Amino acid sequence: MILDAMTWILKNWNIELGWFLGCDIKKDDVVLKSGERLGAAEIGLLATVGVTMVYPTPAIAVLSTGDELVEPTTGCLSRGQMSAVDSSLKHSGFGRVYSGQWLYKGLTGEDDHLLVQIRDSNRAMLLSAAVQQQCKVLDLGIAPDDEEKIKRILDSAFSAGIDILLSSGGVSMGDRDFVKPLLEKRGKLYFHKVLMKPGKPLTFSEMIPDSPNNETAKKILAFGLPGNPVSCLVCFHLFVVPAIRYLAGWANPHLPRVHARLKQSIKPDPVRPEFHRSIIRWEVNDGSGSPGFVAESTGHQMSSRLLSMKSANALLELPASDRVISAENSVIAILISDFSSSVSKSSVSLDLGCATQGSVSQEVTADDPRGSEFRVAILTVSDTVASGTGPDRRFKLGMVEFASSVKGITLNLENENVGIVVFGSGTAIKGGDPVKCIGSIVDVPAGEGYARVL
Ligand SMILES: Nc1nc2c(c(=O)[nH]1)N[C@H]1C(S)=C(S)[C@@H](COP(=O)(O)OP(=O)(O)OC[C@H]3O[C@@H](n4cnc5c(N)ncnc54)[C@H](O)[C@@H]3O)O[C@H]1N2
Ligand code: MOO
Repeated sequence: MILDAMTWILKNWNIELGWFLGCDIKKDDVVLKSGERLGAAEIGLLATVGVTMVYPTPAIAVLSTGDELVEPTTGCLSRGQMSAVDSSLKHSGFGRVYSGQWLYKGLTGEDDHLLVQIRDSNRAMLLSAAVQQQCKVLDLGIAPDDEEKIKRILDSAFSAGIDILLSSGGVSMGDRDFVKPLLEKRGKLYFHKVLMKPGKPLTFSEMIPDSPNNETAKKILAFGLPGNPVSCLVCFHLFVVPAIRYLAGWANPHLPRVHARLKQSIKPDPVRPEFHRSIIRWEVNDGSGSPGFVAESTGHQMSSRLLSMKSANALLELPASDRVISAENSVIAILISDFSSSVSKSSVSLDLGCATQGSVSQEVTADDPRGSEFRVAILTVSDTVASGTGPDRRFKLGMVEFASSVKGITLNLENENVGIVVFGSGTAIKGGDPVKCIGSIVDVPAGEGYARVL
């Protein structure tokens, strides 16, 4: 009997295998388009079809500049005393404010200058932000305000084959701000000073390393980021992240934007468009009676106050204005990090049965095909899976339809996340798209072939 079965299997194996092979990916199927993001599933797909060459992630070098900077390991910091003469210098405009204190340097000679020390926070911050963007990093340490020394460090970075140079500090108008002149001398300066708050002195140039064959030398994107830690990180998100993504081959390198309602009123800057640090959450009622994002300010927005960046997952884009923007107004929020961890607790305590938007609960089952609309914050979409968070959590496992008519099936309904397997292309699916439960269950083909394979 067993022998009979084995004979049968061997005899039929080729036919069965032939039937099974090629059912996943047909000849000439496009499995991924250029510029699509690679997650684990996409890498698996590429391995399946034998593709091993993809865009490499950029290599980034990070340099902090400033005589006042010391390593974060420094225990005891020198804090200068302000004398009467210092005080008069302050008002003469020679000094610069260093986290609320005044530093005078190079006024009477090389030795008079170091009155205040500050731990270098920008370098650790930028290195970790670059790693989060999957970049290779090179730590260039701290450079003093000395043009020749900064130049030597930059040369060593260029010979290491970097794609992007990030420096912080030394880009405003002080007589010892050497970064901007160096970026200008060594390459093509595209801009210096941007009408934005924070980040006004941001400088960008394309640098060509000195080499015997300059024509073929790789160009380096150089960002002179402001020294103030908040300005530095805000500029990293708004300018450097899209550049990294562009170099890494992303089709759409820009940061996602959503609408969010203000939890409290905010006074914008009267002159510069402001990028106000905030924490946004998806709430069942965003204040309008419908689900949506709600934005809470991280408090005092001084550009040295790194605490205003802590936990921030969005930058509110506030146009310059003399008028206060009152609570509950809708503003644009630029997403700077994954916000699944800040989903409001009130939105996760909802019942998980399918219901129509609004107050009346209505079960949608396989027997009740009436569609109900839900809003999901779609965070990532690949050709195969959309993942969202903070949705109206009244889904049931089953088939859904996106606004673009593409269908999918809910994959997981965790407290803070929902995954949807997309049946078709995900390119038309946008963040915050309505998703409709279509009240049907999935048809799975079954028959002898399946039974045999199983
Ligand atoms: N005449 C002008 N002065 C200033 C302008 C301007 O447009 N014209 N812009 C102001 C603005 S806005 C900013 S922001 C600052 C930025 O100046 P720099 O980029 O040259 O930065 P520094 O002066 O070197 O440093 C500013 C501040 O940040 C501290 N800092 C610097 N590096 C670090 C670091 N790695 N870790 C922690 N803290 C750091 C530094 O000690 C200062 O307190 O310019 C205004 N002035
Ligand atoms: O741009 Mo500065 O960053 O306003 O402080």
